[in-house]
Amino acid sequence: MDLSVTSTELTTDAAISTSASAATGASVFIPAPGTPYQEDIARYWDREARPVNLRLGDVDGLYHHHYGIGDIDRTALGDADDSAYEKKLIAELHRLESAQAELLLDHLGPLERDNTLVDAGCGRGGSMVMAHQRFGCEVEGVTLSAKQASFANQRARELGIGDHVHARVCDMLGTPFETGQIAASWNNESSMYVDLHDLFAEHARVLAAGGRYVTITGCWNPRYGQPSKWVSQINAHFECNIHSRREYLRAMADNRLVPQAVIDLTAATLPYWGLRATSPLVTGIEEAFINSYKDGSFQYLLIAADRV
Ligand SMILES: C[S@@+](CC[C@H](N)C(=O)[O-])C[C@H]1O[C@@H](n2cnc3c(N)ncnc32)[C@H](O)[C@@H]1O
Ligand SMILES: CC(C)=CCC/C(C)=C/COP(=O)(O)OP(=O)(O)O
Ligand SMILES: [Mg+2]
Repeated sequence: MDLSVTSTELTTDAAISTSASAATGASVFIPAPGTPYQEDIARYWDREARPVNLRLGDVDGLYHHHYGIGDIDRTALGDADDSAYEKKLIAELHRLESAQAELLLDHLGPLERDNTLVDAGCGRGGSMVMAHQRFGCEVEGVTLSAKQASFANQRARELGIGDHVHARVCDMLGTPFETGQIAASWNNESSMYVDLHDLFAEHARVLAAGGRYVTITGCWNPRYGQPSKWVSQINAHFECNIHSRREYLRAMADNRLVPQAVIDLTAATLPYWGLRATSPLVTGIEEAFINSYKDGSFQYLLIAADRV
């Protein structure tokens, strides 16, 4: 796959990026061809249009491809017999997904307005918009999907922040960003598509010394022994490769990323899954998440690390 010709956004970048982004060095960047696996993943996200993602994003224009945390606000949901219940349910699921992104951002700061941030595996860009709105920083996102990059850039333009929030089609393992120029970077549910040593080597390269890396991810629990049947089902459903908690910590240690916080969000994400399982937007993967979180084979984790 030649990523340089699949993205109109990338072509546009090449023309304007010299003045726009010295930190990214994007003007001369031509991504290497992807692997066959990456072609499959690019196709997957190019075609994705699940109502559980689009209808939630429509609530306030922040489009996420991650899950939610926090307690359900039963008062906001109201009565299940109410004709407005479905709309309220969608708003509540969306609120929990945005709360997840807010927690990730809590661990990125403090940051200065002139900092540049990197969202590795940025999806439709919801977290990037939130990061810019909170910190005022430049936010650079990478995704394998040209559709997602276009969508994210279109949303940023509509919000009037297109000069500050920008997505491109690019492998997160080989980004165009200059070495040591990025103040903070993150993976929000996107690290299960790559080798963790390669991933953290790239984050460690682009991050400034003292910079911050944050991930929220689902990982299998070494205490369970091996990936459970539920974890295998999630892998098959999304064509991904969920890593163990041990692999995360080892690959970080090997790449100058020192954890400052490791937070088990498993209990915090279960209410989201319980509510989603009762909704008309179910996709069929709910049972695997709920059962694997409950049997201890799978964990929802935030890891915040310093680049030392
Ligand atoms: C589940 S979505 C998460 C999107 C986003 N982080 C969010 O929270 O909404 C996974 C994302 O990872 C991206 N991805 C997977 N492998 C990638 C790679 N090698 N390089 C760049 N992006 C990748 C996909 O294109 C997709 O945008
Ligand atoms: C925690 C783990 C293992 C995540 C795997 C990556 C993934 C597909 C996240 C959600 O995307 P989505 O929002 O497009 O999925 P869905 O359609 O199920 O909401
Ligand atoms: Mg979703």
